[in-house]
Amino acid sequence: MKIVADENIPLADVFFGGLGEVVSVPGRTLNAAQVADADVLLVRSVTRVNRELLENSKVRFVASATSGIDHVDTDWLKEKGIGFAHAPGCNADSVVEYVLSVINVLSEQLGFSLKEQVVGIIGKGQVGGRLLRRLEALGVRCLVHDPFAPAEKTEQQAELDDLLAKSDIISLHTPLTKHGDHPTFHLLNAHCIGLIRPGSILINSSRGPVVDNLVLLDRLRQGDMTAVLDVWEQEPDINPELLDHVAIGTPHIAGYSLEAKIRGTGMIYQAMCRYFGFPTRVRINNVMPIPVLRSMTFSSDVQAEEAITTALRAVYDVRRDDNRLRLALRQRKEAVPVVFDRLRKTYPERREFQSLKVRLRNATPDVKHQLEGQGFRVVSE
Ligand SMILES: NC(=O)C1=CN([C@@H]2O[C@H](COP(=O)(O)OP(=O)(O)OC[C@H]3O[C@@H](n4cnc5c(N)ncnc54)[C@H](O)[C@@H]3O)[C@@H](O)[C@H]2O)C=CC1
Ligand SMILES: O=C(O)C(=O)[C@H](O)COP(=O)(O)O
Repeated sequence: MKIVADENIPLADVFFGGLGEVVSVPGRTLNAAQVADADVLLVRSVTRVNRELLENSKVRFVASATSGIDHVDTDWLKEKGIGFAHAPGCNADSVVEYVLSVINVLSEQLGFSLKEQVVGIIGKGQVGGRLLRRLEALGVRCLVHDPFAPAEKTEQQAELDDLLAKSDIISLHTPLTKHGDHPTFHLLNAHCIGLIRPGSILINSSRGPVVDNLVLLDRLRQGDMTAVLDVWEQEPDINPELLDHVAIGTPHIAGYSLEAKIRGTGMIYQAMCRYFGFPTRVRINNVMPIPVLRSMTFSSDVQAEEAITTALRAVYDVRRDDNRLRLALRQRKEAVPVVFDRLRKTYPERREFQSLKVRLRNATPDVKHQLEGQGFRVVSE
């Protein structure tokens, strides 16, 4: 069996090597000739999977090691009887921790207390739902807008216009869709961006085109709101002027924790085994590398907020990713798309909060409870 795989799928050989010959290719430029004699195609978000790519191939199964599937023409695959799988939720914790790091950094830079903010979550799926739980564990008031998955508590549920007008922090977690009852392409258009209150923060880690980037840039030029972008229109050729106007800008890496990427590979491996009726021999937990930072100890007088900030920043600080992007673009040695894709390809190892064991010496049960609410593994000593 010939398996053509995006070269940025980590551990592709480890998972798929026992199932066939794995051929690695750059996903962004993958073309029909490269998949013509493949049986299986494994992609990430940068490969457009459609009739043009596959109509003359013998591919029987396609999998994307991602949560989003806007790059895949699933209707066409279905029509042709080609199997398809993706990895829902593989990187949800990674994106949540990106957003928590953003909020943590901005609360210090802009001088606000998170407990006094209203956070509006648009899209309550794997990412939005988990973000909601972590924020609630911190005692933060949240509003939720999702026409397909209404909030469990009525006081959280909000129409889009209301949420935009009432939230101090707005975080987008919808897929990119162009059809259906509630399409999200330019969901945040001129009307919606106009509803965001002066002083509010908009975070987009969903897909670039969910926000009309030119309208956003116009609003940011007025200097009365803050935006954070991980995803951009026209990736990888992002607008440098927009980067200059956002407080934090990163190259679509919110979901790039090592756990998330390996989970993504493992999930599509399991799906392929199910599809072809193969036994699964490789286990995700058995191939997950041990983190460099394994534990951290706090003494008895530590307060919950201080412990969470310290642990969170030790595991992930979004400013490192923002710096890498700005520095690389400022050097002007490579074109914008080359920089954007290089930073993604060479992304340094980043771990999730659950990789850190937090040791607490005589700390109160509240500190333990709050750290656990943010996903850290806590041991009381
Ligand atoms: N920046 C990054 O690295 C990553 C980005 N993503 C993006 O985030 C998106 C969300 O990820 P998940 O939570 O894992 O997906 P999901 O499919 O679990 O959740 C998406 C939610 O959005 C809701 N939704 C759909 N249309 C909506 C609309 N018009 N208004 C409000 N809500 C709407 C759905 O009902 C669903 O509950 C993905 O589709 C992907 O595009 C996902 C992972 C990593
Ligand atoms: O899972 C998704 O959806 C994402 O946005 C991925 O994190 C994107 O990563 P790549 O597939 O572009 O490497």
